Amino acid sequence: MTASDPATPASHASGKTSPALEQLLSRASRDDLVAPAPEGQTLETILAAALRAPDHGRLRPWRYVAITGEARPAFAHEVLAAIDRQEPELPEKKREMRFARFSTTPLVLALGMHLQPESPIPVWEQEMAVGAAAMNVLNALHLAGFGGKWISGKFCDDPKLRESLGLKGDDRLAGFMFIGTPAGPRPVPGRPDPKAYLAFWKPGARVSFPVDRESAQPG
Ligand SMILES: Cc1cc2nc3c(=O)[nH]c(=O)nc-3n(C[C@H](O)[C@H](O)[C@H](O)COP(=O)(O)O)c2cc1C
Repeated sequence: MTASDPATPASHASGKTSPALEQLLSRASRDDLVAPAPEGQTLETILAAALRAPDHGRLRPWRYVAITGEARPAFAHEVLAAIDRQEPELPEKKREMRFARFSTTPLVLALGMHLQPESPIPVWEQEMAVGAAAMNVLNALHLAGFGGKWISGKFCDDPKLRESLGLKGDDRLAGFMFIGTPAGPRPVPGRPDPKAYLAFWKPGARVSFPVDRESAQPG
Protein backbone atom coordinates (compact mmCIF):
# COMPACT_ATOMS: atom_id res chain seq x y z
CA MET A 1 0.00 0.00 0.00
CA THR A 2 1.30 3.47 -0.81
CA ALA A 3 0.60 6.60 1.20
CA SER A 4 -1.90 7.62 -1.47
CA ASP A 5 -3.94 4.41 -1.18
CA PRO A 6 -6.86 4.82 1.17
CA ALA A 7 -7.36 2.03 3.69
CA THR A 8 -10.21 -0.29 2.79
CA PRO A 9 -13.10 -1.27 5.04
CA ALA A 10 -11.49 -4.72 5.26
CA SER A 11 -8.26 -3.26 6.62
CA HIS A 12 -10.28 -1.20 9.13
CA ALA A 13 -11.94 -4.35 10.36
CA SER A 14 -8.56 -6.01 10.91
CA GLY A 15 -7.41 -3.02 12.98
CA LYS A 16 -4.74 -2.09 10.41
CA THR A 17 -4.27 1.50 9.43
CA SER A 18 -2.78 3.15 6.37
CA PRO A 19 0.75 4.61 6.44
CA ALA A 20 -0.80 8.08 6.10
CA LEU A 21 -3.00 7.51 9.15
CA GLU A 22 0.00 6.20 11.12
CA GLN A 23 1.84 9.39 10.21
CA LEU A 24 -1.10 11.55 11.27
CA LEU A 25 -0.97 9.92 14.69
CA SER A 26 2.48 11.41 15.25
CA ARG A 27 1.50 15.03 14.52
CA ALA A 28 2.32 17.55 17.20
CA SER A 29 2.57 21.31 17.16
CA ARG A 30 6.10 22.63 16.71
CA ASP A 31 7.46 26.10 17.29
CA ASP A 32 11.18 25.28 17.01
CA LEU A 33 10.97 26.16 13.35
CA VAL A 34 13.80 26.82 10.92
CA ALA A 35 13.98 27.25 7.13
CA PRO A 36 12.80 26.02 4.77
CA ALA A 37 9.10 26.69 4.91
CA PRO A 38 6.88 25.43 2.12
CA GLU A 39 6.63 27.80 -0.82
CA GLY A 40 5.38 27.81 -4.39
CA GLN A 41 3.68 24.61 -5.48
CA THR A 42 4.35 22.92 -2.13
CA LEU A 43 2.53 25.70 -0.26
CA GLU A 44 -0.33 25.53 -2.76
CA THR A 45 -0.63 21.78 -2.24
CA ILE A 46 -0.79 22.29 1.53
CA LEU A 47 -3.51 24.89 1.06
CA ALA A 48 -5.31 22.54 -1.34
CA ALA A 49 -5.43 20.06 1.55
CA ALA A 50 -6.81 22.87 3.73
CA LEU A 51 -9.60 23.49 1.24
CA ARG A 52 -10.68 19.85 1.55
CA ALA A 53 -12.33 20.95 4.81
CA PRO A 54 -16.10 20.60 5.12
CA ASP A 55 -17.75 23.90 4.28
CA HIS A 56 -21.52 24.17 4.77
CA GLY A 57 -23.08 26.17 1.94
CA ARG A 58 -19.76 26.39 0.10
CA LEU A 59 -19.17 29.83 1.53
CA ARG A 60 -15.37 29.42 1.25
CA PRO A 61 -14.75 31.53 4.39
CA TRP A 62 -10.98 31.03 4.55
CA ARG A 63 -8.61 33.86 3.65
CA TYR A 64 -4.88 33.18 4.01
CA VAL A 65 -2.20 35.86 4.13
CA ALA A 66 1.45 34.72 3.93
CA ILE A 67 4.08 36.82 5.67
CA THR A 68 7.59 35.84 4.61
CA GLY A 69 11.14 37.10 4.16
CA GLU A 70 11.76 40.76 4.68
CA ALA A 71 8.08 41.51 5.29
CA ARG A 72 8.27 39.73 8.66
CA PRO A 73 9.91 42.38 10.91
CA ALA A 74 7.59 45.10 9.58
CA PHE A 75 4.58 42.89 10.23
CA ALA A 76 5.95 41.97 13.68
CA HIS A 77 5.90 45.70 14.49
CA GLU A 78 2.24 45.82 13.47
CA VAL A 79 1.57 42.89 15.81
CA LEU A 80 3.35 44.72 18.65
CA ALA A 81 1.23 47.81 18.04
CA ALA A 82 -1.91 45.63 18.12
CA ILE A 83 -0.73 44.01 21.36
CA ASP A 84 -0.16 47.44 22.89
CA ARG A 85 -3.69 48.48 21.96
CA GLN A 86 -5.46 45.26 22.95
CA GLU A 87 -3.42 43.74 25.78
CA PRO A 88 -1.25 46.45 27.35
CA GLU A 89 -0.97 44.29 30.47
CA LEU A 90 1.02 41.61 28.57
CA PRO A 91 4.37 41.01 30.32
CA GLU A 92 7.36 42.45 28.44
CA LYS A 93 8.90 38.99 28.07
CA LYS A 94 5.84 37.67 26.23
CA ARG A 95 5.74 40.80 24.09
CA GLU A 96 9.37 40.25 23.09
CA MET A 97 8.69 36.59 22.39
CA ARG A 98 5.79 37.47 20.09
CA PHE A 99 8.01 39.94 18.23
CA ALA A 100 10.79 37.39 17.84
CA ARG A 101 8.42 34.68 16.56
CA PHE A 102 6.67 36.97 14.09
CA SER A 103 9.92 38.41 12.76
CA THR A 104 11.92 35.17 12.42
CA THR A 105 9.55 32.24 11.81
CA PRO A 106 10.15 31.15 8.21
CA LEU A 107 6.49 31.51 7.21
CA VAL A 108 3.69 33.17 9.17
CA LEU A 109 0.25 32.44 7.79
CA ALA A 110 -2.63 34.64 8.92
CA LEU A 111 -5.89 32.70 9.20
CA GLY A 112 -8.52 35.14 8.00
CA MET A 113 -12.23 34.36 8.20
CA HIS A 114 -14.53 35.98 5.66
CA LEU A 115 -17.76 35.65 7.64
CA GLN A 116 -21.26 36.24 6.30
CA PRO A 117 -23.68 36.85 9.21
CA GLU A 118 -26.55 37.36 6.75
CA SER A 119 -26.11 33.82 5.37
CA PRO A 120 -28.55 31.09 6.47
CA ILE A 121 -25.44 29.13 7.49
CA PRO A 122 -24.75 30.12 11.13
CA VAL A 123 -21.54 32.05 11.73
CA TRP A 124 -20.28 29.36 14.09
CA GLU A 125 -20.41 26.85 11.25
CA GLN A 126 -18.46 29.23 9.03
CA GLU A 127 -15.84 29.57 11.79
CA MET A 128 -15.72 25.79 12.15
CA ALA A 129 -14.96 25.47 8.44
CA VAL A 130 -11.96 27.79 8.88
CA GLY A 131 -10.88 25.78 11.92
CA ALA A 132 -11.22 22.48 10.07
CA ALA A 133 -9.15 23.90 7.21
CA ALA A 134 -6.50 25.08 9.68
CA MET A 135 -6.26 21.57 11.10
CA ASN A 136 -5.79 20.28 7.57
CA VAL A 137 -2.91 22.75 7.17
CA LEU A 138 -1.26 21.35 10.30
CA ASN A 139 -1.77 17.77 9.14
CA ALA A 140 -0.56 18.47 5.60
CA LEU A 141 2.52 20.26 6.95
CA HIS A 142 3.34 17.25 9.06
CA LEU A 143 2.82 14.78 6.23
CA ALA A 144 5.07 16.90 4.00
CA GLY A 145 7.89 17.00 6.58
CA PHE A 146 7.23 20.51 7.87
CA GLY A 147 5.95 21.72 11.22
CA GLY A 148 3.54 24.34 12.46
CA LYS A 149 1.84 25.87 15.44
CA TRP A 150 -1.46 27.76 15.59
CA ILE A 151 -1.43 30.77 17.88
CA SER A 152 -3.84 33.53 18.73
CA GLY A 153 -4.42 36.22 21.30
CA LYS A 154 -6.50 39.28 22.06
CA PHE A 155 -4.38 41.17 19.53
CA CYS A 156 -6.15 39.19 16.79
CA ASP A 157 -9.29 41.24 17.53
CA ASP A 158 -7.49 44.46 16.69
CA PRO A 159 -9.33 46.22 13.82
CA LYS A 160 -6.16 47.87 12.46
CA LEU A 161 -4.28 44.58 12.36
CA ARG A 162 -7.22 42.92 10.63
CA GLU A 163 -7.35 45.76 8.14
CA SER A 164 -3.64 45.43 7.35
CA LEU A 165 -4.39 41.78 6.48
CA GLY A 166 -7.14 42.75 4.03
CA LEU A 167 -9.91 41.73 6.41
CA LYS A 168 -12.89 44.04 6.52
CA GLY A 169 -16.47 44.34 7.75
CA ASP A 170 -17.50 41.16 9.56
CA ASP A 171 -14.23 39.39 8.74
CA ARG A 172 -12.31 38.06 11.72
CA LEU A 173 -8.88 36.65 12.38
CA ALA A 174 -8.67 33.06 13.68
CA GLY A 175 -5.03 33.53 14.62
CA PHE A 176 -1.77 32.74 12.90
CA MET A 177 0.06 29.60 11.89
CA PHE A 178 3.81 29.61 12.48
CA ILE A 179 5.32 27.38 9.80
CA GLY A 180 8.75 25.99 8.96
CA THR A 181 10.86 22.87 9.38
CA PRO A 182 11.25 21.37 12.87
CA ALA A 183 14.77 22.10 14.12
CA GLY A 184 15.32 18.48 15.06
CA PRO A 185 13.64 15.28 16.13
CA ARG A 186 11.54 15.34 19.28
CA PRO A 187 9.74 12.54 21.06
CA VAL A 188 6.12 12.37 19.99
CA PRO A 189 4.08 13.66 22.93
CA GLY A 190 1.54 11.30 24.44
CA ARG A 191 -2.15 11.90 23.89
CA PRO A 192 -5.22 11.08 25.92
CA ASP A 193 -6.90 7.73 25.44
CA PRO A 194 -9.64 8.34 22.83
CA LYS A 195 -11.89 5.88 24.63
CA ALA A 196 -12.15 8.38 27.48
CA TYR A 197 -13.97 10.79 25.18
CA LEU A 198 -16.30 8.29 23.51
CA ALA A 199 -19.74 7.27 24.67
CA PHE A 200 -22.27 5.01 22.97
CA TRP A 201 -25.85 6.19 22.97
CA LYS A 202 -28.41 3.68 24.18
CA PRO A 203 -32.16 4.26 24.41
CA GLY A 204 -33.25 5.36 27.85
CA ALA A 205 -29.69 5.45 29.25
CA ARG A 206 -27.95 8.59 30.42
CA VAL A 207 -24.92 9.39 28.29
CA SER A 208 -21.75 9.82 30.30
CA PHE A 209 -18.15 9.98 29.23
CA PRO A 210 -15.37 7.97 30.88
CA VAL A 211 -13.21 11.09 31.26
CA ASP A 212 -15.95 12.87 33.19
CA ARG A 213 -16.64 9.85 35.36
CA GLU A 214 -12.93 9.74 36.30
CA SER A 215 -12.70 13.47 37.05
CA ALA A 216 -15.94 13.34 39.07
CA GLN A 217 -14.35 10.90 41.53
CA PRO A 218 -13.45 12.54 44.84
CA GLY A 219 -9.91 12.76 45.95
C1 LIG B 1 -7.46 28.62 17.98
C2 LIG B 1 -6.21 28.23 18.72
C3 LIG B 1 -5.41 29.21 19.26
C4 LIG B 1 -4.25 28.88 19.97
N1 LIG B 1 -3.47 29.88 20.48
C5 LIG B 1 -2.32 29.56 21.13
C6 LIG B 1 -1.45 30.58 21.60
O1 LIG B 1 -1.71 31.78 21.43
N2 LIG B 1 -0.33 30.21 22.23
C7 LIG B 1 -0.01 28.89 22.44
O2 LIG B 1 1.04 28.59 23.03
N3 LIG B 1 -0.82 27.90 21.99
C8 LIG B 1 -1.96 28.21 21.33
N4 LIG B 1 -2.77 27.21 20.86
C9 LIG B 1 -2.40 25.81 21.13
C10 LIG B 1 -1.33 25.32 20.17
O3 LIG B 1 -1.69 25.57 18.82
C11 LIG B 1 -1.11 23.80 20.31
O4 LIG B 1 -2.30 23.12 20.07
C12 LIG B 1 -0.59 23.47 21.69
O5 LIG B 1 0.70 24.00 21.83
C13 LIG B 1 -0.54 21.95 21.94
O6 LIG B 1 0.19 21.32 20.97
P1 LIG B 1 -0.44 20.10 20.16
O7 LIG B 1 -1.18 20.71 18.99
O8 LIG B 1 0.72 19.26 19.75
O9 LIG B 1 -1.35 19.39 21.11
C14 LIG B 1 -3.91 27.52 20.13
C15 LIG B 1 -4.72 26.53 19.56
C16 LIG B 1 -5.86 26.87 18.87
C17 LIG B 1 -6.71 25.79 18.26
